[in-house]
Amino acid sequence: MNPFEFNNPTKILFGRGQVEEIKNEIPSYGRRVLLLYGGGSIKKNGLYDQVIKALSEITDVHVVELSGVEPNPRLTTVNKGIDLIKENNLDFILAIGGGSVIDCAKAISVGVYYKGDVWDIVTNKATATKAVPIGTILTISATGSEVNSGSVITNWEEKDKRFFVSDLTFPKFSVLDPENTFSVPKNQTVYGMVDIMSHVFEQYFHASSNAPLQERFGESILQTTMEVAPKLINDLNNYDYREVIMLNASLALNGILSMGVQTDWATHLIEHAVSAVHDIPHGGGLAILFPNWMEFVASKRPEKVAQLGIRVFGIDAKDKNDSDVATETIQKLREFWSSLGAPEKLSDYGIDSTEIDLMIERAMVAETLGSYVPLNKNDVETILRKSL
Ligand SMILES: NC(=O)c1ccc[n+]([C@@H]2O[C@H](COP(=O)([O-])OP(=O)(O)OC[C@H]3O[C@@H](n4cnc5c(N)ncnc54)[C@H](O)[C@@H]3O)[C@@H](O)[C@H]2O)c1
Repeated sequence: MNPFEFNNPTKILFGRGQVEEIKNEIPSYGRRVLLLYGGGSIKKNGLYDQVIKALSEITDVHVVELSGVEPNPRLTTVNKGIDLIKENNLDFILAIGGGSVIDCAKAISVGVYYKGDVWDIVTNKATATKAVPIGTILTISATGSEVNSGSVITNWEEKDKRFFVSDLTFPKFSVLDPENTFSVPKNQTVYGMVDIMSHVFEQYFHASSNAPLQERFGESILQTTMEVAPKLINDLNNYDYREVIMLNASLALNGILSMGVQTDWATHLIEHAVSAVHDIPHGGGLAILFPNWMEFVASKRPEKVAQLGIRVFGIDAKDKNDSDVATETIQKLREFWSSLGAPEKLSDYGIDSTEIDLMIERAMVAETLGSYVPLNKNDVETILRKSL
């Protein structure tokens, strides 16, 4: 293992009825609240009314709303949020939604105190020095943004999607009530579960040694997600299934899997480039790219893919070499995601080869991507073309 620090300060409020707790949590940080949410599913499923009721029980509370945060949240919306906070002198952000709303909240929170363009922080040209505190109410299990400090923002005008992390942007608390995910449609539920598994892969395929516990944690998350996923997609209102997936999502990206290891993240960087150029759901992009990435790295270093296959996909390795087992593993992963209804090719989203050059350019934020097998520009092109 590499030397590491671990600090995850986000308080998790998990289970039925926890939304009400916001009235006890928020006053520790502020009373002038930016209420941030997305396309309005929270008005249809009753969550909005619950939140307004809980907020109304806070003495002297003042609430300003910003709705319409896009999936793959845009810089323009971040700037709207920054303006609203400054104009109304707000001191707390309550984000209700999934990764998109929560990531948008994080960028707003640091942008308020930055004199220049917040895009400088998102692109790591500037470092955040202060942030408005955030609380979240999660409505879709996927990104783990509710328990981490990362934020992914799209600059649609420049066709660029970038991420930043800052210790300042950990949510102060996150409400995880599985009932708030009942209304997530089947396709988004599937993208979420693909995202959870992808987060494990990004950390499981690390470039360090001697991390057996982190790998076993990851394998447990994969096995649990794979056990529940087929049941959940046929029973979307099942509390037990929703709660298991919710906890899996948060534990997949709250920092425990990356303790002491140099993680990969190449596939996420390629997906960010794909969805920056052609607006597609994050989990849908990962479902297409990950098997092709795995095939590429297995041609150079098959051993970890083989380990995954034996331990998680139950492959019998008797009389087979690592490459054979790796090939079977990737086949099983493809079959599993296809069985859930995940997309298989970029062309499923109408993406063709004319967009590949810009995607490669956007993906190459460094000389090479990832660490399990560092990818150069040609490697990224190979993976993208195989994904068409
Ligand atoms: N910060 C991180 O750690 C991190 C990690 C991975 C990805 N991301 C980013 O997060 C974004 C994706 O977030 P996401 O996967 O959580 O999805 P999302 O927040 O984009 O939501 C997906 C869709 O589901 C809808 N939705 C959400 N909750 C719903 C509900 N309860 N009922 C009905 N519809 C609902 C949303 O309106 C949206 O249309 C991407 O921009 C991705 O790059 C962030």
